[in-house]
Formats: sequence, structure tokens, C-alpha cells
Amino acid sequence: MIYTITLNPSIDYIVPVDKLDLGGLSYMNNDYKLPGGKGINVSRILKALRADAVALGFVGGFTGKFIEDALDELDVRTNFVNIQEDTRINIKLKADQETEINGRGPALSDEEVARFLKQFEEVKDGDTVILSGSKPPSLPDNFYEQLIQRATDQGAAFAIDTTGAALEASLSYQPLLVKPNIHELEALFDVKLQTDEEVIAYGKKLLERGAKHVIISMGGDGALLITKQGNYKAKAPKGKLINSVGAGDSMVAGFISSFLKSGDPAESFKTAVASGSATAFSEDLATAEAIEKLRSQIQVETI
Ligand SMILES: Nc1ncnc2c1ncn2[C@@H]1O[C@H](COP(=O)(O)OP(=O)(O)O)[C@@H](O)[C@H]1O
Ligand SMILES: O=P(O)(O)OC[C@H]1O[C@](O)(COP(=O)(O)O)[C@@H](O)[C@@H]1O
Repeated sequence: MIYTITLNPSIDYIVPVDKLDLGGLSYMNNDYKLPGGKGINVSRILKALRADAVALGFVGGFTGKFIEDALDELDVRTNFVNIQEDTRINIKLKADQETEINGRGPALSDEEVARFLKQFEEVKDGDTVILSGSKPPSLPDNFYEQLIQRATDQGAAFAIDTTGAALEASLSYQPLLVKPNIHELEALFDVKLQTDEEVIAYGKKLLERGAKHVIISMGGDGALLITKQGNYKAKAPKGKLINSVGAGDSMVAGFISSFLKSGDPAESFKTAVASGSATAFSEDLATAEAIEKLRSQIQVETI
């Protein structure tokens, strides 16, 4: 079984505006709401790719109910802990540029956290846990590390898509996959990276510190995969960018679902890039058909 963990889900409120008048009045153009949060997006793509997964995390209030109902409708398996406070709403403002305004997330009580940890006991030998996104501020800084320690003790593999200290702390536990985007990699090492060689050099540092596979995603410029066996590059296929929210999460789902079936990093990387780009070219997350169609256009080269 695959478990996706979304400690801080969100309603992603997509707000297209023809012209943004800062300080004045603008009208929305066909706004819509999606059940969001990185692990939830991963679960939705795993579902499309027919991988068995359960989404765990915390949801609360009317916003949490929206997420649970939307996922039920999509037939995505969930087992959330219901909490007192409202799940956050993240605003994705689409004018001539994309602007994101994300909530910090609700406060969690000790009892709510204890219920989540109890549930986490169901993770067992042979399972894969995918930990994604930010954590609500009330959780301790080492909460991801605590979960990784538990997952490892319980015999499960894990992948992690987060940033900063939580990402760094995860490396020595040998994640199956880490997937910073290029900006997150730059921030981690406080550098500016221009060439593929430079990106690979810094990606390799994550490998040396314990990660088994490192994907550095670069938006419309595609992605690099760094492994002990070799390094690979895939250009993103050409298409019209419609909504890049969830593109990175789609990559994680694409890689893990394919790797658990095939054990082949380069093939899994191809599915990852196809999944990310298929989402970037859709209003909502990608469908299985869109991923399959793009997959045949993607060339993975060894570099
Ligand atoms: N404009 C785009 N055109 C084509 N593919 C894209 C585009 N933006 C994102 N993607 C695809 O999605 C992947 C992840 O996107 P990226 O923006 O790097 O991740 P994140 O959402 O984590 O910031 C990219 O590697 C690429 O395959
Ligand atoms: O948990 P975080 O880091 O605040 O991110 C949450 C946001 O990330 C998303 O999962 C999108 O992530 P990506 O675009 O990186 O794939 C949104 O659904 C959500 O609003």
C-alpha cells in the first residue's frame, strides 16, 4: 500500500483575472476550487495511474468537508483525522503572472495529533509513505523526521517532497525519492544555478547525503534525475501552460507509481515528466489519458 501524507491540506482557490487592478476592483473570470495540498494531489494522480493509495492527514471545518467530499466524488481513498479548526484556503491568482497566497494552516490539538500517530501505526513492512508539503505551524519542526523514523522502524520505504531543514533531516534515512524544484535546491544551498552541470553537482549532494533518487524539476525546462547509476535529463514536452499547480506533485506520483512496478529509474522518470507536464497543460490535475499521450513524446537522455 502507498500512504500519502498531507499534514496541511488546502482548498486551492483558482482565481483567473483578466487584468489585476491592485488597490482597485477586479472581477474573477470562471474561478474554481480544487481539493489541494501536495499529498492529496499525489493521491489523485496515483488514482489516475491505478496505484493503490490512502491519503492521510488532518482536515477540519467546512473547508475540510469540501476536500473530503471532493475526494469521495473522485473515488480517492482517504482516512483523515477530523480536527476542530478549518483547513486553510490557498489562493492561486492568475493574471498576466501567477501569484500564490498560501494559508499557514490550522492549529492542531495534542489529541488530534495523537489520533494521527495512532493511525500511522497501520503503515507496515513493504508499504511506501509519501510525505509532501508544509506542516501546520503548531506541529513541532521535527514532525516529518518523527514520521520517517516510525515509517522506517515499521519497515516502510518513503519519499519526501518538502523544503529546507525538514528535507535535509530526511536524507540520512535514505528516501526513495526527493524532488526539490530548482528554486528549492538553490535556496537549500544558498546558490544560483545556471547550467545543468551545476544543478547536477548540487543534486548529487542530496544523493551523497542519502537520497536514493533525486529529481530536480525545472518547470517548462523539464527535469533532471540523479541516481548512483547515472544522471538523466528530460525536456518538457511543448504545450500550452494552463495551470502549473500540482505539476510537481504529479511528478512525484508518476515516478513512485512507475518505480514500484518496474524498479526502472529512467522509465519511471519518463512517467514523472509526462505526469508533471500533463498537469501543467490542464485546468485541474492530469488524467491518465493525457499522461499516456505525453509519455510517448518524452525522450530521456543520459547526461
Ligand atoms: N510550462 C510547462 N511546460 C511543460 N511542462 C511543465 C511546465 N511547468 C511544469 N511542467 C512539468 O511539471 C514538472 C514540475 O514542474 P515544476 O514547476 O518544476 O515543479 P513544482 O510544481 O514542484 O514547482 C516539470 O519538470 C515539467 O515536467
Ligand atoms: O503545503 P505547501 O508547501 O504550502 O503547498 C501547498 C500547495 O501546493 C500544492 O500542492 C501545489 O504544489 P506544486 O505546484 O508544487 O505541485 C497546492 O495544491 C497547494 O496549494
